[in-house]
Amino acid sequence: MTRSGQEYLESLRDGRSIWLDGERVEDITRHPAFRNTAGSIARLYDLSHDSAHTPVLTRDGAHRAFAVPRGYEDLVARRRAYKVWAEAGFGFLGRTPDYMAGGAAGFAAAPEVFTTDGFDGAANALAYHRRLADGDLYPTFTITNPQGARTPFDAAGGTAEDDPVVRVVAEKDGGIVVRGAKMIGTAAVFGNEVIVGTIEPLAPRDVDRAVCFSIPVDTPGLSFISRVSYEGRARSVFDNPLSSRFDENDALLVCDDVFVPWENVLTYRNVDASFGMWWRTPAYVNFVHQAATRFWTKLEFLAGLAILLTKSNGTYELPPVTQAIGRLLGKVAQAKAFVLAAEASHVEVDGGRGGVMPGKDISFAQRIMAGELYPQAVQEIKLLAGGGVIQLPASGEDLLHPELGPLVRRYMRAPGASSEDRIKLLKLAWDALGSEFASRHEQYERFYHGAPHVYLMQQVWEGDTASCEQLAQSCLDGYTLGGEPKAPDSR
Ligand SMILES: Cc1cc2nc3c(=O)[nH]c(=O)nc-3n(C[C@H](O)[C@H](O)[C@H](O)COP(=O)(O)OP(=O)(O)OC[C@H]3O[C@@H](n4cnc5c(N)ncnc54)[C@H](O)[C@@H]3O)c2cc1C
Repeated sequence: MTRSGQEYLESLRDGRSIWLDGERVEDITRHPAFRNTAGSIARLYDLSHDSAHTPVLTRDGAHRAFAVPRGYEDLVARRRAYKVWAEAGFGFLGRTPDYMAGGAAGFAAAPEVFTTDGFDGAANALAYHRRLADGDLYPTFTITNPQGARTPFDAAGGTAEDDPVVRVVAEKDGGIVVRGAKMIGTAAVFGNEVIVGTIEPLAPRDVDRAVCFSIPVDTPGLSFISRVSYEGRARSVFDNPLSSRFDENDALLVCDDVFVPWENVLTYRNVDASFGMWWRTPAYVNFVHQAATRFWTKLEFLAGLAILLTKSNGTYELPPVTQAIGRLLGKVAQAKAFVLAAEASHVEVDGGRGGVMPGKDISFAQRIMAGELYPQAVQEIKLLAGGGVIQLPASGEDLLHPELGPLVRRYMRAPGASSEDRIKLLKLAWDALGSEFASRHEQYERFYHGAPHVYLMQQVWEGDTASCEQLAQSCLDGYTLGGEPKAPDSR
Protein backbone atom coordinates (compact mmCIF):
# COMPACT_ATOMS: atom_id res chain seq x y z
CA MET A 1 0.00 0.00 0.00
CA THR A 2 1.17 3.53 -0.70
CA ARG A 3 2.20 5.46 2.39
CA SER A 4 0.87 8.78 3.58
CA GLY A 5 3.20 11.76 3.88
CA GLN A 6 3.09 11.43 7.65
CA GLU A 7 4.08 7.76 7.51
CA TYR A 8 6.95 8.69 5.20
CA LEU A 9 8.18 11.42 7.57
CA GLU A 10 8.04 9.03 10.51
CA SER A 11 10.18 6.54 8.59
CA LEU A 12 12.96 9.14 8.44
CA ARG A 13 13.23 9.33 12.24
CA ASP A 14 15.38 6.24 12.50
CA GLY A 15 18.73 7.44 13.85
CA ARG A 16 20.37 7.69 10.42
CA SER A 17 23.84 9.23 10.40
CA ILE A 18 23.83 12.51 8.46
CA TRP A 19 26.54 15.09 8.84
CA LEU A 20 26.16 18.72 7.88
CA ASP A 21 28.72 21.38 8.61
CA GLY A 22 30.28 19.51 11.53
CA GLU A 23 26.93 18.64 13.09
CA ARG A 24 25.32 15.21 13.29
CA VAL A 25 21.74 15.93 12.28
CA GLU A 26 19.35 14.39 14.80
CA ASP A 27 16.11 14.50 12.86
CA ILE A 28 15.99 15.69 9.26
CA THR A 29 12.22 16.18 9.42
CA ARG A 30 12.77 18.97 11.94
CA HIS A 31 16.21 20.34 11.00
CA PRO A 32 16.13 23.73 9.23
CA ALA A 33 18.45 22.47 6.48
CA PHE A 34 16.17 19.57 5.49
CA ARG A 35 12.65 19.86 6.90
CA ASN A 36 10.93 21.79 4.10
CA THR A 37 12.24 19.44 1.42
CA ALA A 38 11.21 16.44 3.52
CA GLY A 39 7.78 18.09 3.68
CA SER A 40 7.72 18.56 -0.11
CA ILE A 41 8.45 14.84 -0.57
CA ALA A 42 5.79 13.96 2.02
CA ARG A 43 3.28 15.92 -0.07
CA LEU A 44 4.12 13.69 -3.05
CA TYR A 45 3.15 10.66 -0.97
CA ASP A 46 -0.06 12.41 0.06
CA LEU A 47 -0.96 12.97 -3.60
CA SER A 48 -1.29 9.19 -3.99
CA HIS A 49 -4.15 9.38 -1.47
CA ASP A 50 -5.82 12.32 -3.19
CA SER A 51 -8.76 10.89 -5.14
CA ALA A 52 -7.98 13.21 -8.06
CA HIS A 53 -4.55 11.57 -8.44
CA THR A 54 -4.88 8.04 -7.04
CA PRO A 55 -5.90 6.41 -10.36
CA VAL A 56 -2.98 8.07 -12.16
CA LEU A 57 -0.35 7.55 -9.47
CA THR A 58 -1.12 4.01 -8.35
CA ARG A 59 -1.76 0.55 -9.71
CA ASP A 60 -2.80 -2.41 -7.55
CA GLY A 61 -2.21 -0.28 -4.46
CA ALA A 62 1.43 0.56 -5.25
CA HIS A 63 3.00 3.51 -7.07
CA ARG A 64 2.82 2.94 -10.79
CA ALA A 65 6.59 3.25 -11.20
CA PHE A 66 6.99 -0.10 -9.44
CA ALA A 67 4.91 -1.89 -12.10
CA VAL A 68 6.73 -3.70 -14.92
CA PRO A 69 5.21 -2.23 -18.10
CA ARG A 70 3.67 -4.87 -20.38
CA GLY A 71 2.88 -2.66 -23.36
CA TYR A 72 2.75 0.86 -24.76
CA GLU A 73 -0.31 1.82 -22.66
CA ASP A 74 1.55 0.93 -19.46
CA LEU A 75 4.42 3.21 -20.47
CA VAL A 76 2.01 6.08 -21.14
CA ALA A 77 0.29 5.45 -17.80
CA ARG A 78 3.64 5.44 -16.02
CA ARG A 79 4.64 8.72 -17.67
CA ARG A 80 1.36 10.31 -16.56
CA ALA A 81 2.22 9.30 -13.00
CA TYR A 82 5.77 10.68 -13.36
CA LYS A 83 4.31 13.95 -14.62
CA VAL A 84 2.11 14.50 -11.54
CA TRP A 85 5.06 14.35 -9.16
CA ALA A 86 7.32 16.30 -11.53
CA GLU A 87 4.81 19.14 -11.61
CA ALA A 88 4.51 19.11 -7.82
CA GLY A 89 8.23 20.00 -7.66
CA PHE A 90 8.20 22.15 -10.83
CA GLY A 91 10.84 19.79 -12.24
CA PHE A 92 13.37 20.62 -9.51
CA LEU A 93 13.09 17.34 -7.59
CA GLY A 94 15.07 14.92 -9.73
CA ARG A 95 15.31 11.88 -7.50
CA THR A 96 11.79 11.53 -6.22
CA PRO A 97 10.95 7.96 -5.10
CA ASP A 98 9.60 7.06 -8.56
CA TYR A 99 13.07 7.41 -10.13
CA MET A 100 14.70 4.37 -8.53
CA ALA A 101 11.30 2.62 -8.34
CA GLY A 102 11.46 2.48 -12.14
CA GLY A 103 14.99 1.09 -11.83
CA ALA A 104 13.77 -1.64 -9.46
CA ALA A 105 11.00 -2.53 -11.92
CA GLY A 106 13.76 -2.77 -14.53
CA PHE A 107 15.61 -5.34 -12.38
CA ALA A 108 12.39 -7.31 -11.94
CA ALA A 109 11.85 -7.37 -15.71
CA ALA A 110 15.18 -9.14 -16.32
CA PRO A 111 16.37 -10.82 -13.10
CA GLU A 112 18.49 -13.36 -15.00
CA VAL A 113 21.12 -10.63 -15.47
CA PHE A 114 21.92 -11.07 -11.74
CA THR A 115 22.65 -14.79 -12.11
CA THR A 116 26.38 -15.34 -12.44
CA ASP A 117 29.00 -17.97 -11.72
CA GLY A 118 29.66 -17.92 -8.01
CA PHE A 119 26.73 -15.74 -6.95
CA ASP A 120 23.08 -15.70 -7.91
CA GLY A 121 21.49 -12.34 -7.11
CA ALA A 122 18.29 -12.91 -9.14
CA ALA A 123 16.08 -13.82 -6.16
CA ASN A 124 17.51 -10.87 -4.20
CA ALA A 125 16.80 -8.48 -7.11
CA LEU A 126 13.18 -9.70 -7.24
CA ALA A 127 12.88 -9.45 -3.45
CA TYR A 128 14.34 -5.92 -3.57
CA HIS A 129 11.65 -4.88 -6.04
CA ARG A 130 8.88 -6.56 -3.98
CA ARG A 131 10.13 -5.09 -0.68
CA LEU A 132 10.13 -1.57 -2.09
CA ALA A 133 6.75 -1.87 -3.79
CA ASP A 134 5.02 -3.53 -0.82
CA GLY A 135 6.44 -1.05 1.70
CA ASP A 136 6.23 1.94 -0.69
CA LEU A 137 9.84 2.60 0.29
CA TYR A 138 11.94 5.45 -1.05
CA PRO A 139 14.97 4.01 -2.87
CA THR A 140 18.00 6.02 -4.02
CA PHE A 141 21.43 5.05 -5.31
CA THR A 142 25.11 5.93 -5.27
CA ILE A 143 26.88 4.26 -8.18
CA THR A 144 29.69 6.68 -9.00
CA ASN A 145 33.20 6.27 -7.68
CA PRO A 146 34.81 9.34 -6.10
CA GLN A 147 36.83 11.27 -8.66
CA GLY A 148 40.53 10.62 -8.50
CA ALA A 149 40.10 7.03 -7.38
CA ARG A 150 38.72 5.38 -10.45
CA THR A 151 41.63 3.24 -11.51
CA PRO A 152 42.65 0.66 -8.91
CA PHE A 153 44.10 2.72 -6.12
CA ASP A 154 47.31 0.75 -5.81
CA ALA A 155 47.92 1.13 -9.56
CA ALA A 156 47.64 4.92 -9.15
CA GLY A 157 50.29 5.08 -6.43
CA GLY A 158 48.19 4.46 -3.29
CA THR A 159 47.91 1.20 -1.40
CA ALA A 160 44.93 -1.14 -1.86
CA GLU A 161 44.36 -0.73 1.88
CA ASP A 162 43.71 3.02 1.47
CA ASP A 163 41.37 2.67 -1.52
CA PRO A 164 38.53 5.19 -0.86
CA VAL A 165 36.07 3.42 -3.19
CA VAL A 166 33.47 1.04 -1.69
CA ARG A 167 34.83 -2.51 -1.82
CA VAL A 168 34.45 -5.87 -0.12
CA VAL A 169 36.88 -6.24 2.77
CA ALA A 170 35.59 -9.45 4.39
CA GLU A 171 33.05 -12.23 4.24
CA LYS A 172 31.31 -13.09 7.49
CA ASP A 173 28.58 -15.45 8.59
CA GLY A 174 25.47 -14.29 6.79
CA GLY A 175 26.97 -11.57 4.63
CA ILE A 176 29.86 -9.30 3.68
CA VAL A 177 31.69 -6.33 5.14
CA VAL A 178 32.22 -3.31 2.88
CA ARG A 179 34.36 -0.21 3.29
CA GLY A 180 34.72 3.00 1.26
CA ALA A 181 32.81 5.92 -0.25
CA LYS A 182 30.60 6.66 -3.26
CA MET A 183 29.48 9.93 -4.78
CA ILE A 184 26.95 11.56 -5.21
CA GLY A 185 23.98 10.48 -3.13
CA THR A 186 21.29 12.79 -4.45
CA ALA A 187 18.30 12.69 -2.10
CA ALA A 188 19.88 9.70 -0.36
CA VAL A 189 19.40 11.32 3.06
CA PHE A 190 15.65 11.46 2.34
CA GLY A 191 15.40 7.83 1.27
CA ASN A 192 14.68 4.58 3.08
CA GLU A 193 17.15 2.34 1.24
CA VAL A 194 20.21 3.19 -0.79
CA ILE A 195 21.81 1.13 -3.51
CA VAL A 196 25.58 1.12 -3.53
CA GLY A 197 27.00 -0.07 -6.83
CA THR A 198 29.02 0.80 -9.90
CA ILE A 199 27.78 2.03 -13.22
CA GLU A 200 31.16 2.37 -14.86
CA PRO A 201 32.85 -0.57 -16.57
CA LEU A 202 35.41 -2.18 -14.31
CA ALA A 203 38.55 -4.09 -15.20
CA PRO A 204 38.79 -7.78 -14.18
CA ARG A 205 41.25 -6.85 -11.42
CA ASP A 206 38.56 -4.61 -9.84
CA VAL A 207 36.56 -7.57 -8.46
CA ASP A 208 36.59 -6.23 -4.89
CA ARG A 209 34.82 -3.11 -6.14
CA ALA A 210 32.44 -5.11 -8.31
CA VAL A 211 29.65 -5.41 -5.78
CA CYS A 212 26.16 -3.97 -5.60
CA PHE A 213 23.84 -4.03 -2.62
CA SER A 214 20.92 -2.11 -1.16
CA ILE A 215 20.82 -1.28 2.53
CA PRO A 216 18.53 0.67 4.87
CA VAL A 217 19.71 4.24 5.38
CA ASP A 218 20.05 3.67 9.15
CA THR A 219 22.45 0.71 8.75
CA PRO A 220 25.23 0.86 11.39
CA GLY A 221 28.48 2.22 9.93
CA LEU A 222 26.73 3.97 7.05
CA SER A 223 26.90 7.76 7.02
CA PHE A 224 26.26 10.65 4.68
CA ILE A 225 28.34 13.81 4.50
CA SER A 226 26.08 16.50 3.11
CA ARG A 227 27.12 19.36 0.89
CA VAL A 228 26.08 22.86 1.96
CA SER A 229 22.31 23.06 2.34
CA TYR A 230 20.63 25.65 0.13
CA GLU A 231 17.49 25.15 2.16
CA GLY A 232 19.47 25.91 5.32
CA ARG A 233 20.78 29.12 3.80
CA ALA A 234 17.41 30.22 2.45
CA ARG A 235 16.05 33.29 4.18
CA SER A 236 12.38 32.41 3.71
CA VAL A 237 10.07 30.77 1.19
CA PHE A 238 9.24 34.24 -0.19
CA ASP A 239 12.92 35.06 -0.69
CA ASN A 240 14.07 31.65 -1.97
CA PRO A 241 10.92 29.83 -3.08
CA LEU A 242 12.67 26.89 -4.75
CA SER A 243 15.83 26.35 -2.71
CA SER A 244 13.89 26.62 0.55
CA ARG A 245 11.55 23.77 -0.42
CA PHE A 246 13.08 21.63 -3.17
CA ASP A 247 16.72 21.20 -2.14
CA GLU A 248 16.96 17.44 -2.63
CA ASN A 249 20.49 17.36 -1.18
CA ASP A 250 23.63 15.63 -2.38
CA ALA A 251 25.82 13.69 0.01
CA LEU A 252 28.96 11.59 0.01
CA LEU A 253 28.07 8.07 1.11
CA VAL A 254 30.55 6.49 3.50
CA CYS A 255 30.57 2.81 4.48
CA ASP A 256 32.82 2.40 7.49
CA ASP A 257 32.97 -1.39 7.73
CA VAL A 258 29.29 -1.91 7.03
CA PHE A 259 27.86 -5.41 7.36
CA VAL A 260 25.56 -6.30 4.43
CA PRO A 261 23.44 -9.47 4.76
CA TRP A 262 23.58 -11.75 1.72
CA GLU A 263 19.89 -11.14 0.98
CA ASN A 264 20.69 -7.46 0.31
CA VAL A 265 23.48 -8.25 -2.16
CA LEU A 266 22.55 -7.98 -5.84
CA THR A 267 25.92 -8.59 -7.49
CA TYR A 268 29.03 -9.97 -5.87
CA ARG A 269 32.62 -9.82 -7.09
CA ASN A 270 31.53 -9.84 -10.71
CA VAL A 271 32.54 -6.95 -12.99
CA ASP A 272 30.22 -8.00 -15.80
CA ALA A 273 27.01 -8.25 -13.71
CA SER A 274 27.80 -5.11 -11.67
CA PHE A 275 27.93 -3.14 -14.92
CA GLY A 276 25.28 -5.13 -16.83
CA MET A 277 22.58 -4.74 -14.16
CA TRP A 278 22.13 -1.13 -15.32
CA TRP A 279 22.47 -1.67 -19.05
CA ARG A 280 21.17 -5.19 -19.79
CA THR A 281 18.04 -4.71 -17.68
CA PRO A 282 15.64 -1.83 -18.46
CA ALA A 283 16.79 -0.04 -15.26
CA TYR A 284 18.72 2.76 -16.94
CA VAL A 285 16.18 3.34 -19.70
CA ASN A 286 13.48 3.48 -17.03
CA PHE A 287 15.52 6.13 -15.19
CA VAL A 288 15.55 8.18 -18.37
CA HIS A 289 11.77 7.80 -18.78
CA GLN A 290 11.22 9.44 -15.38
CA ALA A 291 13.99 11.99 -15.86
CA ALA A 292 12.89 13.00 -19.36
CA THR A 293 9.34 13.58 -18.11
CA ARG A 294 10.67 15.71 -15.26
CA PHE A 295 12.95 17.60 -17.66
CA TRP A 296 10.06 18.40 -19.97
CA THR A 297 8.13 19.69 -16.93
CA LYS A 298 11.06 21.82 -15.79
CA LEU A 299 11.30 23.43 -19.21
CA GLU A 300 7.57 24.14 -19.15
CA PHE A 301 8.11 25.88 -15.82
CA LEU A 302 11.10 27.89 -17.13
CA ALA A 303 9.22 28.93 -20.27
CA GLY A 304 6.30 30.04 -18.10
CA LEU A 305 8.68 32.00 -15.92
CA ALA A 306 10.14 33.71 -19.01
CA ILE A 307 6.65 34.72 -20.15
CA LEU A 308 5.76 36.16 -16.74
CA LEU A 309 9.12 37.93 -16.47
CA THR A 310 8.99 39.60 -19.86
CA LYS A 311 5.37 40.63 -19.34
CA SER A 312 6.36 42.16 -16.00
CA ASN A 313 9.33 43.92 -17.64
CA GLY A 314 7.04 45.24 -20.41
CA THR A 315 9.12 43.56 -23.13
CA TYR A 316 6.98 40.55 -24.05
CA GLU A 317 5.46 42.17 -27.16
CA LEU A 318 8.82 43.20 -28.67
CA PRO A 319 9.37 40.89 -31.68
CA PRO A 320 12.89 39.72 -30.70
CA VAL A 321 11.62 38.93 -27.19
CA THR A 322 8.54 37.13 -28.50
CA GLN A 323 10.85 35.16 -30.80
CA ALA A 324 13.02 34.20 -27.84
CA ILE A 325 9.89 32.92 -26.11
CA GLY A 326 9.15 30.97 -29.29
CA ARG A 327 12.61 29.42 -29.11
CA LEU A 328 11.97 28.39 -25.52
CA LEU A 329 8.62 26.85 -26.41
CA GLY A 330 10.41 24.98 -29.20
CA LYS A 331 12.75 23.55 -26.54
CA VAL A 332 9.75 22.50 -24.44
CA ALA A 333 8.30 20.67 -27.44
CA GLN A 334 11.67 19.02 -28.08
CA ALA A 335 11.83 17.76 -24.49
CA LYS A 336 8.27 16.43 -24.76
CA ALA A 337 8.97 14.80 -28.12
CA PHE A 338 11.80 12.73 -26.61
CA VAL A 339 9.42 11.28 -24.02
CA LEU A 340 6.70 10.46 -26.52
CA ALA A 341 9.13 9.05 -29.07
CA ALA A 342 10.88 6.82 -26.51
CA GLU A 343 7.48 5.39 -25.55
CA ALA A 344 6.39 4.92 -29.16
CA SER A 345 9.64 3.12 -30.01
CA HIS A 346 9.34 0.71 -27.06
CA VAL A 347 10.83 -2.75 -27.35
CA GLU A 348 10.38 -6.04 -25.55
CA VAL A 349 12.79 -6.73 -22.74
CA ASP A 350 15.16 -9.62 -23.50
CA GLY A 351 14.44 -12.81 -21.60
CA GLY A 352 10.88 -13.49 -22.72
CA ARG A 353 9.13 -12.39 -19.52
CA GLY A 354 6.75 -10.10 -21.41
CA GLY A 355 8.01 -6.73 -20.20
CA VAL A 356 8.58 -3.72 -22.44
CA MET A 357 10.84 -0.71 -22.11
CA PRO A 358 11.17 2.68 -23.85
CA GLY A 359 13.33 2.71 -27.00
CA LYS A 360 16.99 2.67 -26.11
CA ASP A 361 18.50 4.91 -28.79
CA ILE A 362 16.01 7.72 -28.23
CA SER A 363 16.29 7.39 -24.44
CA PHE A 364 20.06 7.57 -24.66
CA ALA A 365 19.90 10.56 -27.02
CA GLN A 366 17.66 12.39 -24.54
CA ARG A 367 20.70 12.72 -22.26
CA ILE A 368 22.66 14.49 -24.97
CA MET A 369 19.78 16.83 -25.82
CA ALA A 370 18.98 17.70 -22.20
CA GLY A 371 22.57 18.28 -21.12
CA GLU A 372 23.08 20.75 -23.94
CA LEU A 373 19.66 22.34 -23.95
CA TYR A 374 19.29 23.18 -20.26
CA PRO A 375 22.20 25.65 -20.00
CA GLN A 376 21.03 27.25 -23.28
CA ALA A 377 17.51 27.75 -21.93
CA VAL A 378 18.82 29.27 -18.69
CA GLN A 379 21.11 31.66 -20.61
CA GLU A 380 18.26 32.68 -22.89
CA ILE A 381 16.01 33.56 -19.95
CA LYS A 382 18.80 35.38 -18.10
CA LEU A 383 19.28 37.51 -21.20
CA LEU A 384 15.56 38.32 -21.21
CA ALA A 385 15.54 39.04 -17.47
CA GLY A 386 17.98 41.98 -17.39
CA GLY A 387 18.97 43.56 -14.08
CA GLY A 388 15.70 43.41 -12.15
CA VAL A 389 16.52 39.97 -10.77
CA ILE A 390 19.56 41.52 -9.09
CA GLN A 391 18.07 44.81 -7.92
CA LEU A 392 15.94 43.27 -5.23
CA PRO A 393 15.55 43.99 -1.52
CA ALA A 394 17.67 41.60 0.52
CA SER A 395 14.56 40.27 2.14
CA GLY A 396 10.83 40.36 1.55
CA GLU A 397 10.60 41.64 5.11
CA ASP A 398 11.68 45.05 3.79
CA LEU A 399 8.15 45.33 2.45
CA LEU A 400 6.79 45.03 6.00
CA HIS A 401 9.21 47.55 7.57
CA PRO A 402 7.35 50.67 8.77
CA GLU A 403 9.84 53.16 7.29
CA LEU A 404 11.34 51.22 4.39
CA GLY A 405 8.17 49.36 3.27
CA PRO A 406 6.43 52.40 1.75
CA LEU A 407 9.61 53.36 -0.14
CA VAL A 408 9.99 49.85 -1.59
CA ARG A 409 6.32 49.68 -2.51
CA ARG A 410 6.48 53.04 -4.22
CA TYR A 411 9.66 52.63 -6.22
CA MET A 412 9.82 48.91 -7.01
CA ARG A 413 6.79 48.14 -9.08
CA ALA A 414 5.63 47.55 -12.61
CA PRO A 415 2.48 48.68 -14.37
CA GLY A 416 -0.42 46.46 -13.37
CA ALA A 417 1.46 44.67 -10.58
CA SER A 418 2.06 45.49 -6.94
CA SER A 419 5.64 45.77 -5.76
CA GLU A 420 5.06 42.65 -3.70
CA ASP A 421 3.98 40.65 -6.76
CA ARG A 422 6.92 41.90 -8.81
CA ILE A 423 9.49 41.20 -6.10
CA LYS A 424 7.96 37.77 -5.59
CA LEU A 425 8.29 36.95 -9.30
CA LEU A 426 11.84 38.26 -9.59
CA LYS A 427 12.98 36.35 -6.52
CA LEU A 428 11.51 33.14 -7.93
CA ALA A 429 13.27 33.82 -11.23
CA TRP A 430 16.67 34.34 -9.60
CA ASP A 431 16.29 31.24 -7.45
CA ALA A 432 15.60 29.25 -10.64
CA LEU A 433 18.25 30.88 -12.83
CA GLY A 434 21.09 32.42 -10.87
CA SER A 435 21.25 31.24 -7.26
CA GLU A 436 23.66 28.60 -5.99
CA PHE A 437 20.69 26.23 -6.11
CA ALA A 438 20.20 27.15 -9.80
CA SER A 439 23.87 26.62 -10.54
CA ARG A 440 23.72 23.16 -8.97
CA HIS A 441 20.76 22.39 -11.24
CA GLU A 442 22.79 23.31 -14.30
CA GLN A 443 25.50 20.91 -13.16
CA TYR A 444 22.88 18.30 -12.37
CA GLU A 445 21.31 18.41 -15.82
CA ARG A 446 24.75 18.13 -17.38
CA PHE A 447 26.07 15.26 -15.29
CA TYR A 448 23.47 13.26 -13.42
CA HIS A 449 23.20 10.71 -16.22
CA GLY A 450 26.96 10.58 -16.74
CA ALA A 451 29.59 12.79 -18.34
CA PRO A 452 29.47 13.67 -22.06
CA HIS A 453 32.65 11.73 -22.85
CA VAL A 454 30.79 8.62 -21.68
CA TYR A 455 27.30 9.07 -23.13
CA LEU A 456 28.45 10.46 -26.48
CA MET A 457 30.67 7.44 -27.03
CA GLN A 458 27.83 5.17 -25.91
CA GLN A 459 25.50 6.75 -28.48
CA VAL A 460 27.94 5.64 -31.18
CA TRP A 461 28.51 2.15 -29.74
CA GLU A 462 24.82 1.47 -29.23
CA GLY A 463 23.48 3.59 -32.10
CA ASP A 464 22.56 2.48 -35.59
CA THR A 465 25.66 3.78 -37.33
CA ALA A 466 25.28 1.15 -40.09
CA SER A 467 22.06 2.44 -41.64
CA CYS A 468 23.24 6.09 -41.52
CA GLU A 469 26.50 5.09 -43.17
CA GLN A 470 24.68 2.92 -45.68
CA LEU A 471 22.36 5.77 -46.70
CA ALA A 472 25.27 8.13 -47.33
CA GLN A 473 27.16 5.38 -49.15
CA SER A 474 24.14 4.68 -51.36
CA CYS A 475 24.29 8.30 -52.51
CA LEU A 476 27.99 7.94 -53.34
CA ASP A 477 27.27 4.69 -55.16
CA GLY A 478 24.70 6.42 -57.34
CA TYR A 479 27.19 8.22 -59.60
CA THR A 480 30.68 7.90 -61.02
CA LEU A 481 33.12 10.24 -62.60
CA GLY A 482 31.83 10.85 -66.12
CA GLY A 483 29.12 8.13 -65.80
CA GLU A 484 25.32 8.26 -65.96
CA PRO A 485 23.46 8.61 -62.64
CA LYS A 486 21.99 5.29 -61.44
CA ALA A 487 18.52 4.94 -59.89
CA PRO A 488 18.85 4.84 -56.10
CA ASP A 489 18.59 1.33 -54.58
CA SER A 490 15.30 0.72 -52.91
CA ARG A 491 16.10 0.33 -49.20
C1 LIG B 1 24.28 17.38 -9.08
C2 LIG B 1 24.72 15.95 -9.31
C3 LIG B 1 23.99 14.92 -8.76
C4 LIG B 1 24.41 13.60 -8.93
N1 LIG B 1 23.70 12.58 -8.35
C5 LIG B 1 24.18 11.32 -8.39
C6 LIG B 1 23.52 10.26 -7.69
O1 LIG B 1 22.49 10.44 -7.08
N2 LIG B 1 24.08 9.03 -7.73
C7 LIG B 1 25.23 8.77 -8.39
O2 LIG B 1 25.69 7.64 -8.37
N3 LIG B 1 25.88 9.75 -9.06
C8 LIG B 1 25.38 11.01 -9.06
N4 LIG B 1 26.04 12.01 -9.72
C9 LIG B 1 27.36 11.70 -10.27
C10 LIG B 1 27.35 11.60 -11.76
O3 LIG B 1 26.94 10.33 -12.13
C11 LIG B 1 28.80 11.90 -12.20
O4 LIG B 1 29.06 13.25 -11.90
C12 LIG B 1 28.97 11.64 -13.69
O5 LIG B 1 28.88 10.27 -13.95
C13 LIG B 1 30.32 12.13 -14.17
O6 LIG B 1 31.35 11.55 -13.42
P1 LIG B 1 32.38 12.48 -12.67
O7 LIG B 1 31.65 13.48 -11.85
O8 LIG B 1 33.33 11.58 -11.99
O9 LIG B 1 33.07 13.32 -13.81
P2 LIG B 1 34.33 12.92 -14.69
O10 LIG B 1 34.18 11.54 -15.21
O11 LIG B 1 35.56 13.22 -13.91
O12 LIG B 1 34.18 13.92 -15.89
C14 LIG B 1 34.34 15.32 -15.70
C15 LIG B 1 34.95 15.87 -16.97
O13 LIG B 1 36.30 15.41 -17.08
C16 LIG B 1 36.61 15.16 -18.46
N5 LIG B 1 36.96 13.74 -18.59
C17 LIG B 1 37.07 12.84 -17.58
N6 LIG B 1 37.45 11.65 -18.05
C18 LIG B 1 37.56 11.76 -19.39
C19 LIG B 1 37.88 10.85 -20.43
N7 LIG B 1 38.19 9.58 -20.19
N8 LIG B 1 37.88 11.32 -21.71
C20 LIG B 1 37.58 12.60 -21.97
N9 LIG B 1 37.25 13.52 -21.01
C21 LIG B 1 37.25 13.10 -19.75
C22 LIG B 1 35.38 15.58 -19.25
O14 LIG B 1 35.54 16.93 -19.61
C23 LIG B 1 34.25 15.46 -18.24
O15 LIG B 1 33.14 16.29 -18.56
C24 LIG B 1 25.59 13.33 -9.64
C25 LIG B 1 26.31 14.38 -10.22
C26 LIG B 1 25.89 15.67 -10.06
C27 LIG B 1 26.69 16.79 -10.67
